[in-house]
Amino acid sequence: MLTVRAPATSANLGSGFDVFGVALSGPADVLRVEKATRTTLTVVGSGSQYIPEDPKKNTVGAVVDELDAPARIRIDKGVRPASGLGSSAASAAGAAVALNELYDRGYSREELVPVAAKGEAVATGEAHKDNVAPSLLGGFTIVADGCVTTMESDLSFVVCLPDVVVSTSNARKVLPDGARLDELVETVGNASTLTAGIARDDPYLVGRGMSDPVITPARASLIDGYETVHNRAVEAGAAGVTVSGSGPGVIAVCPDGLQRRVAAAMVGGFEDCGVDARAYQTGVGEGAQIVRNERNSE
Ligand SMILES: Nc1ncnc2c1ncn2[C@@H]1O[C@H](COP(=O)(O)OP(=O)(O)O)[C@@H](O)[C@H]1O
Ligand SMILES: N[C@@H](CCOP(=O)(O)O)C(=O)O
Repeated sequence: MLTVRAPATSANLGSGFDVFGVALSGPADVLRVEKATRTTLTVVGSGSQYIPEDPKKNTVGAVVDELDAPARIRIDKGVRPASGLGSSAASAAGAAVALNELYDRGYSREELVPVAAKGEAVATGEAHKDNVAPSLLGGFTIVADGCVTTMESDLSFVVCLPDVVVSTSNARKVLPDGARLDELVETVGNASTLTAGIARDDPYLVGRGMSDPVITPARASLIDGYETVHNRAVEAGAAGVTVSGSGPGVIAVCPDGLQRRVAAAMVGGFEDCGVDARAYQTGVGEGAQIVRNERNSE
């Protein structure tokens, strides 16, 4: 039996739609996995009542198929589904790491990215890799043209999660079909600024790059209170604020010492709009880890 902790992630960061992602130090899914002749799933924890235990409908089932590795799997959800925190990806990444180890498949973490992305296709219909890459590799990741680049970072974030649900598949349907040239120029500029900020561990540069004129405005309209929460976070000292993944989570990058104030301001902003919310004071974290290995006692 293996126990794996796979972290939540925040994709896009405004200017990096389907490209940027960051592993968060918390929350996380915890998976207990053991070999079996046929695959069975149990799901407990945050939002587990909305997650199918049928392997064909769960992201981990696709990973089992990809690795030809049947198993008995118990998922303890720390990452609520439909949160914008890579919930479906965390389970897929955790399963990929556990099954690769249990069945001695020998894949590197980079090679597991497309494997875990098959799980994302189960959840959203599209095998986007910007959540599974950081959940597997940790740090800040750039997925472009089939290649994954990783950068370490020490930045601090607050992620505020309202008590509403936005599914990634619905949030992809509201996106426009195309963008104008000036929007493209603005997005490339912001994405470049953000990447430079990550390289320098500079929250102000990252914050300046954390917006885009096409994707974020379309998604923000699905989140009641977004404008208020955005403004409150900035007033409290956040260096940048945007929709986390496809929402409804909202992520703020924070200069040192301001996390608590920003978290309170964001929760208060949602509450003033009649929406319950909780905040995670978090930072850039590591990729999925095997936290317990009982293979030798099998
Ligand atoms: N292991 C899993 N963990 C979370 N969600 C899952 C899992 N397997 C299937 N799903 C489905 O995926 C959807 C949630 O995925 P998604 O909308 O991408 O949420 P998030 O933005 O938090 O990743 C839900 O419909 C959920 O039932
Ligand atoms: N690039 C994807 C990311 C979805 O992230 P999630 O955490 O909401 O699953 C998108 O923006 O659709």
